[in-house]
Amino acid sequence: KLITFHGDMPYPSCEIIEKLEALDEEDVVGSGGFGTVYRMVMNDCGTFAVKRIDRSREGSDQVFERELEILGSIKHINLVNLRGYCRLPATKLLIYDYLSMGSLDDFLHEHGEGQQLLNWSARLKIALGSARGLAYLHHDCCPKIIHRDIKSSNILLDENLEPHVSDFGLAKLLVDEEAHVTTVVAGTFGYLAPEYLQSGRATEKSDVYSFGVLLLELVTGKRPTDPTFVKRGLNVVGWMNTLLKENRLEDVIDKRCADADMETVEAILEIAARCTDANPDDRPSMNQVLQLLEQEVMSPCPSDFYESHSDYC
Ligand SMILES: Nc1ncnc2c1ncn2[C@@H]1O[C@H](COP(=O)(O)OP(=O)(O)OP(=O)(O)O)[C@@H](O)[C@H]1O
Repeated sequence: KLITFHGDMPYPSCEIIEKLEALDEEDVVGSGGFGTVYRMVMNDCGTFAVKRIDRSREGSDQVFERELEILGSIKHINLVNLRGYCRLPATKLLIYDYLSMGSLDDFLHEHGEGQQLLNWSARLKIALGSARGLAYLHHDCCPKIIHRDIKSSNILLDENLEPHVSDFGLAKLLVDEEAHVTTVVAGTFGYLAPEYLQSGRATEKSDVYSFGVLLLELVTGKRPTDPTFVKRGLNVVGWMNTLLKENRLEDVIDKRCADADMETVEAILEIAARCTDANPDDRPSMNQVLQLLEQEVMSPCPSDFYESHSDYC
């Protein structure tokens, strides 16, 4: 079978194949470690993201398809929905729901004209939703899924700024363990837990570390490879600790977050510090992280949060 779908796909296969075949340079929305992502618009304007896998692990198509079956069966509001996949002789295409606002990385770091800024309440909503998606992968999926590559370009946003974690399960599926160590070190340095860097072995706790780095990115607005601290031989965790020791909380917070209140900022920094503990055993589980975020961040004023989250400009 050329195309396989998980659940409902309200388009005939012939229309999908026609659209897939017509994809070209103009439709490219981005590219990453595994291949190129295209925007595919159907006749009724329904839109999907198609990831063309350029690199893939040697292995049987059967194993690949079985794993994709599992990934496609995982449905959660905070995870990017894999609709189906298409196997062609030279390439594999994964079909995902299209997230119209692009990635968190773009929002935080691309300052192009018309780029909206994310205020503090929007960032809290993104932290919380991303934690929900990840906790679901760790604790509610069977077999559990370790993401392995949590970073801001893998958090995609919809028009309500609800976050959807993308690329889960792909690192394991597409890259063999040995090659993966070099890939991740080259590709996403800054998010990786020290023990993962050393051993190349990903665990739930290495995901928790990366999530902690993501929280710091939301607070500071800086990439984990920002020259401010890399030049001084520090990573984002070390840099933040230095500033906090000097009581310079205001230098930690992204200046673009005028609505940030110290209480929630401190609570988020505390959670991030626990997630990025050097000892993986001392890091909380994703379910605990989620609980902490819900209790400490949401409880002071949950109604305000919900009312204000949409005015992020
Ligand atoms: N479902 C989607 N909807 C909308 N845009 C998407 C979707 N998936 C990916 N993109 C866009 O394509 C870009 C590239 O995605 P891709 O997952 O290939 O690479 P990456 O996440 O940047 O890097 P890596 O492959 O190392 O994880 C993303 O940054 C995003 O802007």
